[in-house]
Amino acid sequence: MSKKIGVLVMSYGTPASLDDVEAYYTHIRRGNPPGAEQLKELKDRYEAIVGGVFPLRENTDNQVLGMQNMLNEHTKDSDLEFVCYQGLKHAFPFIEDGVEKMAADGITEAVGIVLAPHYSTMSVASYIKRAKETAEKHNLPISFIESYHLHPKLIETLSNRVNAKLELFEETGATREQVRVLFSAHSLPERILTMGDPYRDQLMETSKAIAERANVPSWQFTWQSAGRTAEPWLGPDVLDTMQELAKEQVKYVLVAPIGFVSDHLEVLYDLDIEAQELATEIDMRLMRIDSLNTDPLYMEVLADEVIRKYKEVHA
Ligand SMILES: CC1=C(CCC(=O)O)c2cc3nc(cc4[nH]c(cc5[nH]c(cc1n2)c(C)c5CCC(=O)O)c(CCC(=O)O)c4C)C(CCC(=O)O)=C3C
Ligand SMILES: [Fe+2]
Repeated sequence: MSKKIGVLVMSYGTPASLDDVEAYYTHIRRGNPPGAEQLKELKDRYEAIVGGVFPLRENTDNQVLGMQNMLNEHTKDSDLEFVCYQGLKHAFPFIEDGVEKMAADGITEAVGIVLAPHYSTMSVASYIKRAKETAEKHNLPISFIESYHLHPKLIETLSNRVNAKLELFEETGATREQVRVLFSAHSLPERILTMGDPYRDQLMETSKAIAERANVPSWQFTWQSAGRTAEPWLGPDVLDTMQELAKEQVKYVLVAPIGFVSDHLEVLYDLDIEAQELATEIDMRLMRIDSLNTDPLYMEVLADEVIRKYKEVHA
């Protein structure tokens, strides 16, 4: 008999349909329904990227499946079997649902991981807190991977993606030196910096590692997708950075959203629509690296991390 280990795979969550955007947004806003205008604005952004069908959740479903297959590939000669459960921060199945399902299925040991490589008190820490609290109620031992932003296979696959697009620029007549690579990630409120949060440092480390490995001559880091709240969020925003680069006569820009692992709103709207529109306006050629989605190397990163954590607990 093999031993079943539960793997709680957590992510931000995306609505299940356009009709679901209101409930989703209300959850993000801690139960306060958005105003009609705010709701319309978010719905319009989703509508612009999905065009009626709503495929975004499939990205996460496929990642979870791919990761489970990779895990069991790695452990096929052992007496371990990994079973993955989804737990989302703002959508069904919620983090609590995932943990409860594990307990109901008779799982007696679990590992948790987030589909985001960088640790922050406002993202990963809050996912872990909710999972831990629910697991405690069920007496289910669970350990967590906090970050994996320098995993060699993560750096390898992101570097490959940067290189592929730099080569595409070269094919269209630009030199590598003329292309500015912009590493980007989801902005967070500025106050994380006074909280000793490692988020920004980890993002800089990932950026540096990719730039070195992919031999990127010219790069910088920028934020994107800041929330629409009154408090200040980390900047500069990618749109402002593009305007600055236009002033410096930079004509070719490659954006590498390294804080995201899948195609969703921040990539398909904020970069592919909003930033592309600005690029057209200011006569800049903008490309972005492909998202990881079910990239086998990314699946290996996730599987490696889970197995490593399991071994660490049993050492
Ligand atoms: C750090 C971070 C990540 C990356 C790490 C991780 O993945 O965890 C991330 C990912 C995502 N954020 C997403 C969507 C949204 N985030 C919002 C708002 C917020 N994000 C925040 C942080 C993050 N968010 C924060 C501090 C807020 C303010 C409210 C709050 O404290 O939560 C809002 C509200 C409206 C708006 O402000 O635009 C939306 C719609 C989607 C799914 C998109 C899709 O469905 O395709 C994904 C993957
Ligand atoms: Fe977000």
